[in-house]
Amino acid sequence: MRFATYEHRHQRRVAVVEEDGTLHPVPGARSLTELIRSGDGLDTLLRAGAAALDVPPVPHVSEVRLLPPLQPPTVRDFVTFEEHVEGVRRSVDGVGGVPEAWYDAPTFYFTNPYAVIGAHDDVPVPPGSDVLDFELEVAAVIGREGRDLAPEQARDHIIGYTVFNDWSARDLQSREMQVRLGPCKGKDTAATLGPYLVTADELEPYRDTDGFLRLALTASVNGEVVGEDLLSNMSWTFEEMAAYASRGTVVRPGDVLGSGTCGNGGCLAELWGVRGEQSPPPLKPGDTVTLTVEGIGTVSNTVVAGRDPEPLPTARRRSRERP
Ligand SMILES: NC(=O)N[C@@H](O)C(=O)O
Repeated sequence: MRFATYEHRHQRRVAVVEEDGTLHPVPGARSLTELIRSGDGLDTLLRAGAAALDVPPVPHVSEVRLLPPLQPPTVRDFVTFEEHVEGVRRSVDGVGGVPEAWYDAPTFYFTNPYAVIGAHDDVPVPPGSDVLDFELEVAAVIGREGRDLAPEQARDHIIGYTVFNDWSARDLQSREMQVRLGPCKGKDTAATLGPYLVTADELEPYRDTDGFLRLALTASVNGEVVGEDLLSNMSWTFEEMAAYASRGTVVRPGDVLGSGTCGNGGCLAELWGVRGEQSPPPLKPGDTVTLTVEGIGTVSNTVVAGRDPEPLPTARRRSRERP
């Protein structure tokens, strides 16, 4: 089942989306995050969705503004595609190869839940950046609370999947990561989620014998395909990522776990690293990035001019007086 959150005539609603784009509003639901939280995982959500199918369909998806399907309390973004690491490291860190530590565990960083935008919203250039990039990813959404999960348990805690674009200001990111913390301002202006939350049961037919979801991924800029990969090229499954995320802590309903950028053109920086030149060039206002994930859908966002940064001082070199 596919769930959308949308705005229509200043009202926010949650609906089940049929194949032809017909929307069946879920009675009383204004937030998919709340709907997920109020139940106990996938079965409850599917029951709410089945009840919605009895509601007369209004309006059609083409007549509404799609919002991010949910407002996640936390967003973890992993880095699970080896090919992406090989290419991007050269352009962001200036060195080639995959660090040995990458193979140890599915590393992630926490990114900004306030930055989530919908499937067709504009993306402002982050203040002070001249090197904007996209990242083609799939995000799993947690449906049930869990702590110290084993991968076998984690499957019951994933309620569904959505397309994720982790917009990245490569110049800011490259500079701030030299401090050995972050990324921070390089990654916190926009993160597309959408167009829908597709429930986990819908994607089971795509699962391969190693436990990966074999979904085709495509990225294009201004209508030209720049990247193509398979989600099954991840080096950890979403269940393993959820288990790692819950280690020594908790995952809660609505939490988002990004796969990390896919390989073979899942972002421009990977191509720059491989090609040794910025081709295709960094994104600029007017460019439209379209990401399609088989079985989930398409998001398409246009870059617009952002604000100039408010001036801030550089670090003060202090005299280090003591009390
Ligand atoms: N999460 C993810 O894949 N992104 C990073 O690797 C990156 O900034 O390229």
